[in-house]
Amino acid sequence: METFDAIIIGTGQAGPSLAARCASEGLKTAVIEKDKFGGTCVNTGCTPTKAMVASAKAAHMARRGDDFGVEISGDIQVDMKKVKARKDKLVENSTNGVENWLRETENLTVMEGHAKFIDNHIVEVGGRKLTAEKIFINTGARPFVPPALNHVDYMTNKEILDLEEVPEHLVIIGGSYIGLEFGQMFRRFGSEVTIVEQGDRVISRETPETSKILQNILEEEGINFRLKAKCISAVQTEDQMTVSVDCESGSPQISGTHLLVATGRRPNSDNLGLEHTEIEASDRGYIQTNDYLQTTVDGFWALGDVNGKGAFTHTAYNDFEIVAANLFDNDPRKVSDRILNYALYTDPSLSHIGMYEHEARGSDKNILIGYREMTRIARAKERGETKGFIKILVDADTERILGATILGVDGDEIIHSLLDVMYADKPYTVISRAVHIHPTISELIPTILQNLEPLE
Ligand SMILES: Cc1cc2nc3c(=O)[nH]c(=O)nc-3n(C[C@H](O)[C@H](O)[C@H](O)COP(=O)(O)OP(=O)(O)OC[C@H]3O[C@@H](n4cnc5c(N)ncnc54)[C@H](O)[C@@H]3O)c2cc1C
Ligand SMILES: NC(=O)c1ccc[n+]([C@@H]2O[C@H](COP(=O)([O-])OP(=O)(O)OC[C@H]3O[C@@H](n4cnc5c(N)ncnc54)[C@H](O)[C@@H]3O)[C@@H](O)[C@H]2O)c1
Repeated sequence: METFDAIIIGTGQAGPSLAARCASEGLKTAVIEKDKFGGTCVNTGCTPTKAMVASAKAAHMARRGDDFGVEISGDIQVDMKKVKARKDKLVENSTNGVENWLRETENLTVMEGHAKFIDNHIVEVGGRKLTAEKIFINTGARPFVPPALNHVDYMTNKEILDLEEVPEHLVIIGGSYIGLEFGQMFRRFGSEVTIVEQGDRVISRETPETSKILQNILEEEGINFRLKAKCISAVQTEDQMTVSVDCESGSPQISGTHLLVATGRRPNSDNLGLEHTEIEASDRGYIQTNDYLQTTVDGFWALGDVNGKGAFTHTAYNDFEIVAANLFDNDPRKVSDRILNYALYTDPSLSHIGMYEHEARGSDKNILIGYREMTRIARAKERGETKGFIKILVDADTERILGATILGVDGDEIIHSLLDVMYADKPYTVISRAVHIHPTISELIPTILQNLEPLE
């Protein structure tokens, strides 16, 4: 038995920083990774997808050259091998960066292999048995694939990243984050794209109006949507994938050349040997934690996607900050201090913070709303990118910003000015009286806040 002070399982978005912090605090620390260092975000999530989104945007803008007076002769073609090589380089740099950082950290032992609990405080990895007083679980999540698709050659977010040719017709099951980002990307690379979604709208977390506007933007680029269509089975021939859907209208069968499954993710807790511990997980496998990310057993924490308290890189990293602040800084940070925030990287991006309009309508608060179409923002017009809107919700009584949605160019950056006022817990007048730089999209944020109206 090897004894450590701290063991970290998984090197996603929380594990590496926590491992380095534990080691620097003088704890004899071990960190274990079964696959590539850096986890989902670095290897099969944010980094590769946003690299490919950038390639897709370049193709799109090249096709739009004429709108800007730029002449490009001939068809715009995408070389997937080069797109992949660019993406692979970025991923390689990031994953190597994480691995080198960990291996060079003093007081930290890096182990490769699948970690499993064999007893409450005993972890087994590659035949080695380890124990520690503090054990941190950062094992992330993996794609959930409906069992009906098990016998066909589908891709998930992992396999699609290795394509070296542009699919002729990409059928995507799931019209949410992964489905929409890859859908627009491959449409811009030149594929025909059909997105099949069981719900009655895409990205169902949003207010219905937002889902509709985004769907329209994507349809204008030629993406086909099949809503209220639940994929129930699939068959494969040599060059064709056909999925069957349970639907009220339209064909019950959809055929394409490639199939991407983007039907959600499941936590990596089922292969951890949790049954040998008293750590509790929900029916869906999320490890139960309190506001400080402590599990139901003393000395165990769960961070990142595996705890179900967030499903983003920034929430996983914030989990590290919370655990480290409580353990080492006597600073009682907690999950409930966090304001909901995320961006969907379609183009334009869809960013959201705090409360949604449909939630505001259902609340007993006195709500003010500010709204502006991107067509009425000078910088967006100058850039030729006028799709979308900015929407801000304010509590009329407390003057606090409750939430905001920006579907529009650079919204994922701009929204932080509103988010920071929310974190500062200051009234919206702080920003409505601010002078912003011209010409920017952000300069309209004060204007929108000067023109709030009651939410009807
Ligand atoms: C296609 C895609 C795009 C995304 N884009 C974004 C985005 O733009 N912005 C954003 O905020 N989020 C995005 N996400 C979500 C983001 O990637 C995750 O929320 C984030 O990576 C979660 O980090 P984590 O620390 O929980 O775990 P992960 O990053 O999943 O890492 C967990 C690690 O634990 C390892 N592991 C698991 N079990 C064991 C075991 N038993 N023993 C040893 N090691 C183990 C795994 O191999 C993995 O390396 C995206 C996700 C996907 C799939
Ligand atoms: N920009 C980002 O931050 C970003 C990007 C990609 C992924 N992610 C993360 O990855 C996670 C997973 O994303 P996702 O899009 O796979 O999952 P999701 O859970 O957000 O959406 C899955 C979608 O698939 C649909 N669906 C499920 N089964 C179906 C079936 N049989 N037929 C038709 N439709 C079906 C659901 O109705 C839902 O709309 C998200 O939670 C997100 O946090 C984030």
